[in-house]
Amino acid sequence: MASQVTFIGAGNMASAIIGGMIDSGYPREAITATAPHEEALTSIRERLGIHTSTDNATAVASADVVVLAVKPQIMHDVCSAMRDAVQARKPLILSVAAGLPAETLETWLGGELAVVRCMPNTPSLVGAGAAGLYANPRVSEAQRRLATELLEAVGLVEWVEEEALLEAVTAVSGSAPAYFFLMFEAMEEAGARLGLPADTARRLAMQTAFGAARMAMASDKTPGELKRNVMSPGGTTERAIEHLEDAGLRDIMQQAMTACAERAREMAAELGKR
Ligand SMILES: NC(=O)C1=CN([C@@H]2O[C@H](COP(=O)(O)OP(=O)(O)OC[C@H]3O[C@@H](n4cnc5c(N)ncnc54)[C@H](O)[C@@H]3O)[C@@H](O)[C@H]2O)C=CC1
Ligand SMILES: O=C(O)[C@@H]1CCC=N1
Repeated sequence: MASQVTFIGAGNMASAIIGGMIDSGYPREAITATAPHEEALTSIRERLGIHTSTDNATAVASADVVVLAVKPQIMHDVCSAMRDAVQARKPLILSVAAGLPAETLETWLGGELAVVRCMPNTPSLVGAGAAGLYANPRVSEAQRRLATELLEAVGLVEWVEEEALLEAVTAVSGSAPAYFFLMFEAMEEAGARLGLPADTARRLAMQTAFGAARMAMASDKTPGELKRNVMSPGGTTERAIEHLEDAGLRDIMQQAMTACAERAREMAAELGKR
């Protein structure tokens, strides 16, 4: 029988994961999502055919997995209020909240719990997410497999063996969709200055990014080799790449991603203080 999975929170991240689970054949009757008010649940219940509840404690009473999918800032209060119900059942806790350490969540929920912490990203909404996962020492092999199954329903899963590495995952994939969206904005503006209608430039840029990612994922060649294959000697790409390298693109990425990981560390310290 499928494990009973209760999502605390029914927003963007929860709906993305639930949608992916259902698409990949997970039984809807084994899924429950909660929110404080019925209005936030009507749409997800009608659209996805899952159980819903406005009572977190009752919803975790029969859960094998509790997915924490509320905003980090309210997590302390949400965990405190369902602590007794969680302790009575001891389900696997799977948190998608940015910044909150596994040990903090475990403490807020009363201690001695198997906790998987996940750093997902928004392309999960279209089944193309990339998530880093960390398991605390209480997580069993079967629970690891279950967490992998739930997150693989919306994309790629990579386990890290040290929790601090989730800060690097935040820099490489959690925050990274925004880097590419920035690149699309810049390419659209540049294409428009070169005379293309802006929406044409946008479509071409996005399709090119999609094609480059698909090609790189399907190829045995490294990104460097694929890049050189586009660069005809003395040609147009070589000129563009020279500009990007001379302008310090690699150094800029290094600095931006270091800043991102540092902010993830700061947030963990701030949010874990309660
Ligand atoms: N959206 C993103 O890009 C990413 C989000 N995350 C994490 O996912 C988590 C959820 O984020 P989103 O889904 O974007 O937020 P959201 O605002 O879309 O969803 C939050 C949900 O929590 C519900 N909620 C509020 N109080 C509640 C309570 N007391 N009990 C039960 N449910 C309650 C709300 O009704 C809403 O359904 C956050 O912790 C965030 O850090 C992580 C990585 C990326
Ligand atoms: O920007 C943030 O803090 C969150 C974490 C990863 C994506 N969004």
